[in-house]
Amino acid sequence: MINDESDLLKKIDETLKDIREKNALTHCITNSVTINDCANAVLAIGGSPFMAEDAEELEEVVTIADVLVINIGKLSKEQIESMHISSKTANKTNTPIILDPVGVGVTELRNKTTMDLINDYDITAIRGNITEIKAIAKLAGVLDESNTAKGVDVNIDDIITEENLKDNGELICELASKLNTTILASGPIDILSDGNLTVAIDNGDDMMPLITGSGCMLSSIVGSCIGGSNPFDGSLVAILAMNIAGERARAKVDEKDEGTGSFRTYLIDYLYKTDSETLTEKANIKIL
Ligand SMILES: Nc1ncnc2c1ncn2[C@@H]1O[C@H](COP(=O)(O)OP(=O)(O)O)[C@@H](O)[C@H]1O
Ligand SMILES: Cc1ncsc1CCOP(=O)(O)O
Ligand SMILES: [Mg+2]
Repeated sequence: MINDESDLLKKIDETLKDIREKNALTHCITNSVTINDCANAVLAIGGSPFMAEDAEELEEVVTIADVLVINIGKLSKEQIESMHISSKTANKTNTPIILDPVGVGVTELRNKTTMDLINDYDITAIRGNITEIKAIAKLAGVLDESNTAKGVDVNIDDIITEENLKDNGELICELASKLNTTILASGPIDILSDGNLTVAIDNGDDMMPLITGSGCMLSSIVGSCIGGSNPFDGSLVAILAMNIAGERARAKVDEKDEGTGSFRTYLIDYLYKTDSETLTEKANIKIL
């Protein structure tokens, strides 16, 4: 039973231990832009990445995997078919599915692919930037209007701030409840909800959106963390690990007068160095 923020902080140590012990085999069907970063992020947090998408091997892969991560960043007809084969098998084997709806709201193909996956399968968690989550809210009939994403990036009019936090929290909670899933909406402040408990996480660094793949990496480690624990606790540890790695990476690049290229490398370094003491100490979370 969670009464306040300290109850959530107390669970971090055990959840991280479970994640590392499980070393979840994290099957990713993802985009070729950030696929290598995702594999390294999964290894750094303590998972085991397995990128596979040819239809011929998918039933075997999903059967041995602990979790399936689907990222729609760079779709092809073959990849969409692979997403359906894998999701169908994952639901049969009770393997959790994490969906990163990259660029949903921007094209009809992304809208159709996202909503087909959501409507046809039990999706354990959805992780997207706030514009993508609002696009799904509109497609699911929870929101009347939504802004269009700037390609794969957030629309600046949607950015989560202290002022709109309550409204966004209510929307994400309602959407999670309607879709019977856990939702993690990201930005300067992130919101996590399973339809009952809704938490804002105010960590991270403004250099994170300046490298490609911070969202994709986050979704991949959400997969490994859920594969090693449960949807809410796993997602919370994943977002804290990612954002606190971002804070530490930024301090390092500033100290060394470096830029976004080094930041990308340090982000993986500090994901690898994730420890529960640092997460607990630096976590800035608020139950909404
Ligand atoms: N301005 C920001 N300040 C702090 N953290 C941020 C900022 N923008 C994004 N993040 C963090 O970067 C990661 C990726 O989020 P986001 O950029 O929203 O996803 P995407 O890359 O899918 O658009 C998340 O961990 C999020 O908390
Ligand atoms: C640039 C780009 N184009 C298609 S997928 C992709 C990567 C998106 O990564 P992220 O959402 O993590 O920034
Ligand atoms: Mg993204």
